[in-house]
Order: sequence, then structure tokens, then C-alpha cells
Amino acid sequence: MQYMDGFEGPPPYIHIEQNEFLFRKHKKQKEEDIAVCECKYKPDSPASVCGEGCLNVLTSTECTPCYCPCGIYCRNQRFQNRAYAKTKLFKTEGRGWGLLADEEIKAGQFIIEYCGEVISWKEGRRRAQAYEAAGLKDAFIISLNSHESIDATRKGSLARFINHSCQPNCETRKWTVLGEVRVGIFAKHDILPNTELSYDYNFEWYGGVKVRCLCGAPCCAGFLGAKSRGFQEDTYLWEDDDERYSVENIPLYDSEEDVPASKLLRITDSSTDGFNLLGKQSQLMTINGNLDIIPSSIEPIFAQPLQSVLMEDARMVDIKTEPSEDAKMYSPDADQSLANKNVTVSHIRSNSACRNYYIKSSPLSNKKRAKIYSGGRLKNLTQEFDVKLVSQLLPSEEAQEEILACEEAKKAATSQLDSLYDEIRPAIEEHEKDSQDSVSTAVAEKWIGATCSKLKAEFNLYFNTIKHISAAPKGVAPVLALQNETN
Ligand SMILES: C[S@@+](CC[C@H](N)C(=O)[O-])C[C@H]1O[C@@H](n2cnc3c(N)ncnc32)[C@H](O)[C@@H]1O
Repeated sequence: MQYMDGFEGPPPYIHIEQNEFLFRKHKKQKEEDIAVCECKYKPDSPASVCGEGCLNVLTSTECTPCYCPCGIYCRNQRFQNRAYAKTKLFKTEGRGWGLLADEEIKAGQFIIEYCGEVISWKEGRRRAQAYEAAGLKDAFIISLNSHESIDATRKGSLARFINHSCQPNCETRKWTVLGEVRVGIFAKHDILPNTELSYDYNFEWYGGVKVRCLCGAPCCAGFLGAKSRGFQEDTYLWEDDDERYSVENIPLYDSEEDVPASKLLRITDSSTDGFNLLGKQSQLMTINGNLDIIPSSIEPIFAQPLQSVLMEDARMVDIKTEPSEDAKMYSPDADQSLANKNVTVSHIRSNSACRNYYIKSSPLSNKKRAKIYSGGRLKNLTQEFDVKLVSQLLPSEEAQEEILACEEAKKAATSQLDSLYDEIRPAIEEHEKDSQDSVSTAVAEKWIGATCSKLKAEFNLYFNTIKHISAAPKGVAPVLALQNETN
């Protein structure tokens, strides 16, 4: 994403409105598992249909379309229908971006779903550490259930912008929707328009970095997610009077570098897909890379601390946004910028061990492909040489043994990597290339390890060969050169 005159928006992300499953497929609900309520549609009281008394509502389960006795009148399909409240994105002072109510919201109302990438708990931990190592201070990982998390760092809904408060007006609730658990943000009490939405991250948040809380509530816990499982497992055990749990003993970060709010204005209408970012200038780039023209007279929004959340005087403008497609949302620039900023797991993965092992589609011409690939696998493009022959040319027995041992180690590492391919072949075939993002974390870890071992073994072989050749008497090198030419 690009902004005029150096104005910066939030780091780019892909806007999605349903969870994406990275490590498993979306569950398929079996017919026998569908919970059917006993509600009946009465024309004289439509508001009673699938309301508080509905058996499914009571168990936080959404009704399944076609199975609910109330048919199209069912009101218990809010996640499925994306029955979101109207919200707007805005720039806060010191807490990055936040989300405002853009209409009156009633107590208990479903506001928005927290969407992102569904990953394992272990992967969540790993990512949190990788994000922290990469200097990303905004945390977007929340827990979904005992073994899975939702990571909205790279992909997410507008809910990813809801900030924490120790005295929040919203809360997260988990609902079962078509057999899958989903996380929704719900109003704890009535919320007036232009009020910042917030929930308590304490039991949800999984940020690696300790961030000083700026919610301003009298009961403020001091920093974010202090009671969350991630926080506790990561660093500290939560115990009253535990002196480790004090601001002084914990390295704190401000949530972002303070950018004067007067420089920025961001306005979003959650009723549309995607969002726009606006600077003082009349032009802006949407996240999907389209250039929109906006009147330059719009005043910036000034955010108040959460204590004074009502923002009646703020002038806001709704900007119509184009429906976004994932592919468009992530412009090459945005992708590049995110890749530079976040040394993410997939970044590490794809740089460390991919063999570009294309099964079907490939940008290469057939001719070029045929030259490089052999039986579907990428040929070793480095110049091979006859190690045995080279060793015989070396005068010292010790040197000979060393490079033969290196050759053996290289063979062993290569065969270990090759045998791993049998394990990952189905994923490679499904995704048409050998990206480690397409296999489970456990396999990817083995894959990275095996690739590193192979690279190390190759390096040792070449290094020792060069070392011994350069130490050998004159004449050995030309013989080797000749031998290489004849190969
Ligand atoms: C889920 S994101 C919320 C959106 C974020 N403000 C942004 O600009 O993308 C969580 C991050 O926002 C910041 N944040 C949220 N609530 C905060 C608070 N009460 N005080 C300080 N920083 C906060 C922290 O950096 C936190 O890691």
C-alpha cells in the first residue's frame, strides 16, 4: 500500500470475512450432528423467532439453514449472514488504529467476527515469537480453543483493529457455527455511535511483546494480556503479589511510534468489503491497490483516550470501497512491505528449504523445464565432480579421507531429504509446488532441518576440496580442471 507524501497507514493485511484453515480442512458438519431447535415462526411475533429462548441460542450454536424450523425467519444465523454492526476504523493516539461504533449498538448485540488464519496453538506460539523477533509490536493472535488460535496478522477482518481496554464495552464470545467454533465480538452494554469498541485481551491475547496498556481505565492492569495463557506461558506466572509482575521488571514497548493524529485519517465502513486509508491529500490507495479520489477538505479524526470514548465532534466521511478480492487486496508493494517487516514463519520456510519442485504448472517454458527437471525433481544445478577421482589426486591420505567422508555425509543428507519428499508428496501435488507452507508445521520443521543438513554437507565438501587443492602441490588444480571439463 502506498500513501502520498510519506503518510503511512497501518501495516498491510489481507481483508477476509471468514476464517482460513491452514493446518486442516474446515470441518464438514454431519447431518446427525446438526442441532435443530424447537422454535416456531409466528407472524404476529417475528421477534421471538430463534431468540433468547431458542435451544441453539442457549448453547451458543447457530441454527443450520434448511434445518431450522423457522426457515428464512431464523434470526440465529448472525455469523453466517455476517450480520455485523456498522463500524469505522480510526486512528488513535498511541494505540495505533482502533474501531468505532458507527451506529447505536445494543447490549448483547453481535458486532463482528474475529477472522484470521486458524493455526495450531504451537504454531501460534511460534508465530508470536517470530513476529516479536521481527519487531512487530501489534499482536493479532487470539485463542480459538484449547489447541488452536486465530492469527489475524496477515489476514483478518476489521475486528483485528479492536483495541484492548481493562474496562471494555465489548467481549469475545465463542459460537459453534456449522460445526466450527468461531469468535465474535459482542456488546457488553449499549454503545453510542462514535464510541471506540474495546474488549479485554486478558484471556484471549497471545502477544509475545509486553505492551504498556494505555486504556486509561482506573482498574488498568498496566499492560496488555497480563492474564492471558500466552503471556503466562511465555514469561510469567500470574500470581497475586508476584513481584515479577510489575511494570519495572518487564521490558515494555509503546504500541507504536506516535504519529500525530492530525496527519492521518482513516475511515472505513464495515458494511463494505475492504477499506480505505486517507491522508491530507486528495488521493489515496485502497488496500487493493486501486487509486481513489477523495475530497481534500476532510478533517482528521482525533481519538480520545478510551475513558472519554464518545466522539461526537469528530467529522467522518464514509468512503465507498470496492468489494475486495484477496488476490487484489495484497498488492505486490504491500506484500513486499509486509515481507520486509515481518520475518514470518513462512518467510523462513520458503527461504530455507523449498526446492521448487513443480508438479504441474510452472512459469518456465517446457524446454527450460525439461532441462532443469528430472523426474519431477529439481536437478542439482551446481557442478558435480567425481570426488573419488579428486581425492586420488590429493597427495595427503588425510586429505583424501576427509573429502571422501564429506562426500558420504553429503550423500546421507541428500537421501534423508529425498525420503522426506515421500511424506510431503501429497501436499506438493495438491499445491503444485514444494512450498513448505503447504505442509504441517512438524513436517516443515523436519524439511527445514534436512535441507539445512544437506546444505551444510555440501558446503563442507566444497570447502574442504578447495582447501586441499589450494594446499596441494602445483599441477593438481589443472588436472582437476581437465577432469571437470571432461565430465
Ligand atoms: C489487535 S491489535 C489492535 C489494533 C492495533 N491498534 C492496530 O493499529 O493494528 C492489538 C495491538 O494494538 C495495540 N493496543 C491495543 N490496545 C491497546 C491499549 N489499551 N494500550 C496500548 N496499546 C494497545 C497493541 O500494540 C496491541 O498489540
